[in-house]
Amino acid sequence: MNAPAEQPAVKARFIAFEGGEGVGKSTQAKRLVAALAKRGIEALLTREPGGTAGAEMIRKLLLDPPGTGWLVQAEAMLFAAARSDHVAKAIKPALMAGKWVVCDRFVLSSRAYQGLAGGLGDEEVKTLHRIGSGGLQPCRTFLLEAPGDQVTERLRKRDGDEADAIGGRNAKYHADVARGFAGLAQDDESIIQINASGSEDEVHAAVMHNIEPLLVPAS
Ligand SMILES: Nc1ncnc2c1ncn2[C@@H]1O[C@H](COP(=O)(O)OP(=O)(O)OP(=O)(O)O)[C@@H](O)[C@H]1O
Ligand SMILES: Cc1cn([C@H]2C[C@H](O)[C@@H](COP(=O)(O)O)O2)c(=O)[nH]c1=O
Repeated sequence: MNAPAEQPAVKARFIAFEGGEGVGKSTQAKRLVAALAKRGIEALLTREPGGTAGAEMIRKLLLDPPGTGWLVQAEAMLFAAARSDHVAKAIKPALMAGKWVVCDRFVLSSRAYQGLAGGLGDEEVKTLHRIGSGGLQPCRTFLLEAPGDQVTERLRKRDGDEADAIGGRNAKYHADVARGFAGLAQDDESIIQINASGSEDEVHAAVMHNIEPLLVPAS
């Protein structure tokens, strides 16, 4: 039998999945990494807040906060601090080593949740990101969008009545988050809006349609 043909090296890419709670980001991030692996492309699958030991500790502080919780200013700074550690210790080293990085949430979440829905302001969040992470941006962001009642049903099946401190905020907050994401996508062509109300296979196919053009050999 012939040996499999050697795949040409492909340029390392930083991809993020974004959207509200339960739209299918983790599911699709995993499926993308598996699809890349089938093509011989190594990818780091990671998440925010998290992805390093320090950032995972900050995640606990954010999602299960002590006392009465954080004011939006402190919350935004904690997300930026977690991201700073994640970028410096996990994302940049992986990209430098020629790996793809597939991240479940990144700075667009801070812009939608803290900047817009939380009222801190988009410029303030972007400033924190510049200070913490040098303003690093994914080359493609997939913004998954699905109707609220469908997402509520998915979350009910997955989590029952459990919700973390941010996921458990009221419906208006989450509607503002969804509107915030959609508005941010209008101003940035690296953000691809994906209808996430179909089956997992349909959403994956839409993601891969947008990934294929990126599978070009590194020069
Ligand atoms: N296209 C789909 N159709 C139906 N169910 C789905 C689909 N995609 C994901 N699910 C299911 O919906 C639930 C939420 O999916 P997932 O955990 O991937 O979402 P998420 O956006 O990462 O959520 P969170 O923001 O809360 O972490 C899971 O139980 C998952 O199996
Ligand atoms: C990165 C980031 C996240 N959040 C919120 C969004 C979710 O409510 C949680 C993360 O939980 P998930 O299970 O991973 O979806 O944190 C945020 O408010 N701001 C951010 O920058």
